[in-house]
Amino acid sequence: ALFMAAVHLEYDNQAFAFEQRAAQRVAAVRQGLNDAVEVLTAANQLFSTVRPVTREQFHDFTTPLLKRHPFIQAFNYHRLVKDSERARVEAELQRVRPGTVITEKRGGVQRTAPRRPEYSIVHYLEPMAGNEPAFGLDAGAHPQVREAVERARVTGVAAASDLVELAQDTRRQASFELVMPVFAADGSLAGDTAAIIRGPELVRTILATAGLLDERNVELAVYAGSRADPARLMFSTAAAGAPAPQDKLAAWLAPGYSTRLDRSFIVAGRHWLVEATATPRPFLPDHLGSVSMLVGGVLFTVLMTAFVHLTSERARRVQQLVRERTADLKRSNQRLVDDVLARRRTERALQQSEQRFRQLVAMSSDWYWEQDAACRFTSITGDFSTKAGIAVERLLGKTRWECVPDLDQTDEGRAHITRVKAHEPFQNFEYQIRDDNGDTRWFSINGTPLFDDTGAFAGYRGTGSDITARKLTEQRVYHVAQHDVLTGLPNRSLLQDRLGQAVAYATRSGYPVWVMMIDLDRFKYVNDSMGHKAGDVLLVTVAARLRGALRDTDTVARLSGDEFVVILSEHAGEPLTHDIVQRVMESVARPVILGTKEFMVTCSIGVAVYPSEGTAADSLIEHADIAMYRAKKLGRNNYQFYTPAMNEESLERVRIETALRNALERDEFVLYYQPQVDLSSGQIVGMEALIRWNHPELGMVPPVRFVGVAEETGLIVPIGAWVMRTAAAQNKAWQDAGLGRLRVAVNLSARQFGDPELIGGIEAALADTGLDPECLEIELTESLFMSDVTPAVDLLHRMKALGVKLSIDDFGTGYSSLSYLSRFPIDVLKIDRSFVADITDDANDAAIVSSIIALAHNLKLSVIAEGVETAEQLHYLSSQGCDEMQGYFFSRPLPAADFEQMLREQRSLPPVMSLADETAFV
Ligand SMILES: Nc1nc2c(ncn2[C@@H]2O[C@@H]3COP(=O)(O)O[C@H]4[C@@H](O)[C@H](n5cnc6c(=O)[nH]c(N)nc65)O[C@@H]4COP(=O)(O)O[C@H]3[C@H]2O)c(=O)[nH]1
Repeated sequence: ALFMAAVHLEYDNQAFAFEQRAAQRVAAVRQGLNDAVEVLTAANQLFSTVRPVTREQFHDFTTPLLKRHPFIQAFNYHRLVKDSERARVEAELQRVRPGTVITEKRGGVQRTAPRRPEYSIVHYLEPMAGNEPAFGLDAGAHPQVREAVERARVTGVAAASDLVELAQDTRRQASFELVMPVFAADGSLAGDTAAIIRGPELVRTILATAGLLDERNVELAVYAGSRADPARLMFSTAAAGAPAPQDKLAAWLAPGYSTRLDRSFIVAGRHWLVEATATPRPFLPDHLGSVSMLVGGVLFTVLMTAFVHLTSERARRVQQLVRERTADLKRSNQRLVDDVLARRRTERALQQSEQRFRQLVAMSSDWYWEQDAACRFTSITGDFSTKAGIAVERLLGKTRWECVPDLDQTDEGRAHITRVKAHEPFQNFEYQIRDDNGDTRWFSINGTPLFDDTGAFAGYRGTGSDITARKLTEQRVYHVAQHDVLTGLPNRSLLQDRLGQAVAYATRSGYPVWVMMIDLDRFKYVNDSMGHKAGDVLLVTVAARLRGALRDTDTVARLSGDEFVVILSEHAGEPLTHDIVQRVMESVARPVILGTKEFMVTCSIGVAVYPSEGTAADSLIEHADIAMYRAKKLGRNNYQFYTPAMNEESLERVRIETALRNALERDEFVLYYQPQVDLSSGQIVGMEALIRWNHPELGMVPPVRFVGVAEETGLIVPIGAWVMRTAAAQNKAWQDAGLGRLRVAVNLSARQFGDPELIGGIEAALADTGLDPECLEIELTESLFMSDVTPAVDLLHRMKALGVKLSIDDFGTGYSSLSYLSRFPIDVLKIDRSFVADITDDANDAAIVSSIIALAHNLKLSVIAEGVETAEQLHYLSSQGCDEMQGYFFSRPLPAADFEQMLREQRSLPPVMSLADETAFV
């Protein structure tokens, strides 16, 4: 639209310019014509002012005019000549120019004018040169001239003729004449003045003068008439007259644009038509602006389009990008939201965790510490001061080993420091430190090294806790674990440690080590008779005495019950001598007050020496034990040094044990029977079945050599069952043989007592043999009841329920508590032969025996004394009301056949009172 508007504007401008130019040309042409009229008028004025005007005057007057107006071909004075004057006039003309006649030109041919009444001849002609043919020409013969003259005569002003063919023209030229009448003094028409004007010349001159001739933009055509009659075309530039073919583009762009201008005007009483036609011009130069605008616009549009396209493309891409980004953002946002939620959850969890942590810290006994790269404390939190009793400031800025200077005095401390300096984690490192009150505390710490992003060591972080209480407890527990609760002496465990140390020392130093096994003689009796507490007091007393009798460096340990072990190490200048052992024995043997009574307790000691022949370090205690047994065997209250020979005995134990395993199968056991005699009647009322082992190599082995081993190995259970069954069967056989309703006593070992098959076994033995249960007596030892009494009571009742009799064997040597007797379904008490042996020499033993008898009777129990060897013993027992006796005095244990023989002989004990002087029945 802008382009169109610009084009139109340009066309308007061009039209305007064209019109201006055209108007200029029209005006110029008009002016030229007017000028010509003026010139003619001036020449005509000459005739009205000068009468007559001579040829010379005419010449003089017109010559300058001709010079000034070159388009005037000639100035004529047309004189009206009557035919009558023709000859004279012609003569006059011939004077001017010989041969001149009045002529006329018709059809291009000039000839002498025919006679006619009046002629209007060219009388004066300026300039002559070049116009000679016109001289004497009858202008009146030209109708155009005639018409103009007539008009001029009427109007009184100059009139222009139509185009005329001039006489002087050899070829037709568009010339016309301007005529103006000349009146004679009388007012009659004398002729006219005429300016012969060459139309093209006129227009060209005018345009040239106005500087419009060379302009090519406008084509001009000037017609001597009001219409564009080619016959009247007076002047034309090349294309003038032919309408310029309108540019199609121009026509399309500016349909109203005119390239032609016609102007007609009247000069000299004649219509003149000037046609101006714009020269077809190339479109571009005139429309540079619009074209530039168009091109610019197009370019701009293209660019804008491109720009818009790019922009929109970019916008589209941006939009796409935005969409993608938005989607990304949404996803990111979602992730962010998720992250935020997760983070919130984490934060919440962290807060909770931190809260828990704080609560735990508050509740925990731990504190938390941190150290810098130099392992100096930078912070200790968690109420350290309260928990540890140490002001934090005391530790801050120091290393742990600066806080605990003697940390490197222990192997653990040195290892810890090395570990820390190697930046290694550590756990449960325990060390001692003095608190602000100077008390020793135990800390346990855990630590982990810290490393920064570059991997450089940055310090430590860890926890700590006060484990003083635990340490004290541990020490107590350790002490308890290593010591005997009752006496406070080292126990077996610590003994082993000390022994190891002593042996190591002995090996190192070359000095010997003595191991003493100390066993209290008859402790069991004290315990049984005086009760546990008394026994404990005795043990504590003995322990203290042992300790007092030895050096601090010696170890005194309690092994079990009344067994003590002493480790003596020899040192330079302090040789170990037998005096030490003697001293120990004497210290133990000092009287002890238990309750209100004074006791004498002796001990038996076995000593093993290291290093010595046949004594390995790990068998020192065993050897001391063997030696101690030897001492005991040798009558107690003495000591024995271990010799390899003693070991032979224990080796024999091993041999026995091996052989014992097959003895039952090989039927190597036999029962001996020792009679039990009623003291009031002297009759044999029963017998004790005593086992013997008829070993093919060892011969008849007494129970003392193998029962213990059988008990230790558990072989006593099948052996005991065999004894019971054999004894029951034997008794039944004797009864069936009419040898009396005897009672057979069978020993029951502790191991059998714990046998779940026991009751069933007794029942089966009775059932199988058919023996009346009342004729079976089961001998129990007090040791059976030493531990838990309740199950024993239960078992005794079940045994009792079978109908058998129960007796307590070796009464007085064992547990010594009489209180249980009332709870047990016991029938018989057997006084141990150790009491009986001294009954006549030892007032104590006599008292004990009499007490036992009295007690038993109080409990409605019968009493049997065993080991009765002398009449005195029997007498005393009898005097004390003892019910029965058993012993060598009456009979040794006998093989069944011998015993049967004795029964058949009906041997009996003479009345007690008469026995005073009797010798034994041996
Ligand atoms: N010095 C002396 N000794 C006398 C006298 N009268 C009897 N004796 C011995 O005293 C022991 C009595 O048996 P015990 O106290 O039950 O002591 C028994 C008993 O505890 C155990 N024993 C024997 N046979 C068996 C058995 O079949 N089973 C169980 N478990 N143990 C048995 O072996 C122990 C020893 O038995 P034995 O050697 O037969 O020794 C018997 C017997 O020979 C005497 O006047 N003077």
